[in-house]
Amino acid sequence: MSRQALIGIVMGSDSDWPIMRHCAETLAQFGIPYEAKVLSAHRTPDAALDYAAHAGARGMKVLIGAAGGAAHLAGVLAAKTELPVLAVPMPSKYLQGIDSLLAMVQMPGGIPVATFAVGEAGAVNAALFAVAMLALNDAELAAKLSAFRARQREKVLAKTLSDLP
Ligand SMILES: Nc1c(C(=O)O)ncn1[C@@H]1O[C@H](COP(=O)(O)O)[C@@H](O)[C@H]1O
Repeated sequence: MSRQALIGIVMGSDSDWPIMRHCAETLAQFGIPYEAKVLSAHRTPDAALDYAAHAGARGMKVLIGAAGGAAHLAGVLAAKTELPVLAVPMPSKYLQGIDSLLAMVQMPGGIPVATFAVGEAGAVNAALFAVAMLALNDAELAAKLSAFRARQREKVLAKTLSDLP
């Protein structure tokens, strides 16, 4: 039996998956159970609202909303849940994700979403941020996060100290 998902990754379209799979892979790397769904504030509004309304009761701890263009999804999820909602703006075809970023970051006061960078770095960082939140109450996970940061530091230092070709 698979473990209860703690994180819900919600995408406006399956076309967001090539980027959001990096979010999923990062969570998997830390052994965090997650579920990934396509739901849209525009195309499936009732299902998106229903998902957010019941996520807490289902045992979820954090929702990660990813969308591009008129990226209302994360804000709409946040409107229906008190769980922390992280937002990842997808690069868009005509405006390179500036539209997605602004739609997510400019939430009205009272309904926060924490918005990350556009694209793959944002997808990975949203996962790492969720890990950091869960690690507040999980010493084993906190140790994994420290080990991850140490490995990253070592990798960069190895490049810093060696001459580039
Ligand atoms: N921004 C939203 C929402 C929403 O905010 O609810 N639903 C879909 N979309 C976005 O539309 C883009 C194009 O979608 P398609 O590739 O399916 O046409 C995607 O980046 C998706 O997140």
